[in-house]
Amino acid sequence: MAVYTEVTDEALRHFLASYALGELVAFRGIAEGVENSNYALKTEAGDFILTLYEKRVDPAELPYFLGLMDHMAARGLACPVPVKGADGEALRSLADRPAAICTFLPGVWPRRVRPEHCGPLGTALAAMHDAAGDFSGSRANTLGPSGWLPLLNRCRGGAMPAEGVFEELSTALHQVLEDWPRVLPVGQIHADLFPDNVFFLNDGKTPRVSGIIDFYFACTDLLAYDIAVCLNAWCFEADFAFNVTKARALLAGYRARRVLSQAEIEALPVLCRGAAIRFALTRLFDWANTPEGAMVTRKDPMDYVRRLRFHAAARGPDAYGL
Ligand SMILES: Nc1ncnc2c1ncn2[C@@H]1O[C@H](COP(=O)(O)OP(=O)(O)O)[C@@H](O)[C@H]1O
Ligand SMILES: N[C@@H](CCOP(=O)(O)O)C(=O)O
Repeated sequence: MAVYTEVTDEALRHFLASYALGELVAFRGIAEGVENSNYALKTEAGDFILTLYEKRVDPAELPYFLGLMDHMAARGLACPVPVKGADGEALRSLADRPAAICTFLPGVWPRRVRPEHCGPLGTALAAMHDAAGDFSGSRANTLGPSGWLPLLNRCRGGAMPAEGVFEELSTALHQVLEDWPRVLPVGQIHADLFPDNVFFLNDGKTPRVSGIIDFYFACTDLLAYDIAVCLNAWCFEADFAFNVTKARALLAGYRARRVLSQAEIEALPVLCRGAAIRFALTRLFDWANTPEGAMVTRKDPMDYVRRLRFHAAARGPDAYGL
């Protein structure tokens, strides 16, 4: 459930007066998502998404996120476009929260990932890296390697989903930090490109990507780290077996659009270990810190600890089908 902040009809009509979107036709809260409050909005001008940014988003970073989407959309990427009001501003305030309206993207995210999704996903990721290539903004990855040890330490002594998890993550993390690559191509990355953030249209033989959403973890970091996030989120089965067919398709799709350097290829195993640790850690933190009765369903950190075990056993990039 992700409607943390209720918006009254009256407040919304007043808010919409700043835009040239015509009259409000309908609006409803969207149950999916975890970070922000999202509403589907219909006005005389069409369909939109209204987002109210909640406590985990730093308002000072919103111009980066909105600017990045604007920039990539102008270069042909299918991502939400922030809608500007009559004053030229996309970011304003509603119900005491920073708020913005973005264009609505068609399609549905895959509830069950098939290998046929993974090729188009890889190509869309490379297209995103390309479209953001000349973006002038930058944002440090607060959930990147330098943030992992402090986050692990904040989990110390908290509720754990299984015995020995803290120690396992701690050992793996120290090794990852030692092995982390220093010089690889850097750019704007999505950093959370999970299946629920990629929409597909299934109108032909193969699914095609109709949109990428949720850029609120986007940051400036290693491009290949984004691939590692996708290998984690898209290429494991429900029993945590790694599906190398999906990985091969993802990597081939990516390489059809952007050249992966040898150094990036060689770094994939450590980048995958790092990405698995990153999601295990945020989930572990939420595991211990989500209050009883909260409207959000906690995600299981063990899903990513199990992925980490696969990556730790990988001998090299050929484990990923290369
Ligand atoms: N531009 C968009 N077009 C269509 N649907 C969207 C759009 N943005 C968000 N949504 C819908 O809202 C849901 C939650 O959005 P998301 O950005 O993932 O939220 P959160 O940041 O809170 O996790 C998505 O699963 C999707 O159903
Ligand atoms: N993808 C993360 C959680 C972030 O959720 P999102 O709805 O903002 O994509 C995870 O699975 O741990």
